[in-house]
Amino acid sequence: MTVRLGIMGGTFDPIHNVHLLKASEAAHRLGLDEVVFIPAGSPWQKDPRGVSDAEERYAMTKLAVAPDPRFSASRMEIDRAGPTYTVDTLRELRRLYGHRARLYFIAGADVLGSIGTWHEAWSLKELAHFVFCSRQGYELADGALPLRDRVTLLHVPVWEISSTVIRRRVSRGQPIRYLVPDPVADHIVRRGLYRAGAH
Ligand SMILES: Nc1ncnc2c1ncn2[C@@H]1O[C@H](COP(=O)(O)OP(=O)(O)OP(=O)(O)O)[C@@H](O)[C@H]1O
Ligand SMILES: O=C(O)c1ccc[n+]([C@@H]2O[C@H](COP(=O)([O-])O)[C@@H](O)[C@H]2O)c1
Repeated sequence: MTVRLGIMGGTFDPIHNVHLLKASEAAHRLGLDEVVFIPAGSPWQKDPRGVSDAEERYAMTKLAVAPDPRFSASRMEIDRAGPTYTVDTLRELRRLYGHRARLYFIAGADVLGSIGTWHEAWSLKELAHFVFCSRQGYELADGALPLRDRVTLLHVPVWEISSTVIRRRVSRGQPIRYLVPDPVADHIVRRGLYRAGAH
């Protein structure tokens, strides 16, 4: 039997409810059996000074996915040394699953404009199908796509939450309940993440 495996890559600093909503919607619409959430170890296109410790981001990801039996969290990228390249992750998953899985990489519409800059971008389409979900402020169109034949554009209920907004709200002492799962909000408080001056 072939497993239809969704892959949610992200910095997840922190993971929030739209990440979960997107994964759930992609699973429903594309008939995915599982979705694995993979926090990036070293997101090389982001300033490392602005990115929280990988173990904290992984811990929050694990807490967030725990209630859904379709979802899991992987340490694959945080355990890999060096800059995090999606191409390496997809190759590793291909090695692990061989022909037993079909891979679906799920991303937001903002990624459409930058995927051409990813490491070995030209080989990505050989390794996985790409699913782009609508995101406020970004066009969901395949015009400039180098991956046109391996892409699904998915309209999902749009909700403008971002990790940046969550971090800002915490630093200002504003509530984040209902924007992130409760256990993630509790973890942020317990570990003192994102407080003003914490970075
Ligand atoms: N509100 C949203 N709508 C649609 N896609 C989203 C949304 N927020 C995040 N994503 C997507 O989720 C994936 C992981 O994103 P990431 O972990 O960088 O979260 P983020 O909220 O964009 O973070 P930051 O604000 O720190 O840049 C990316 O593919 C991104 O496009
Ligand atoms: O492979 C790359 O070069 C690459 C460059 C930028 C981002 N990505 C991946 O894209 C996903 C979303 O990234 P981000 O920065 O929006 O959190 C995450 O899985 C990253 O590892 C991958």
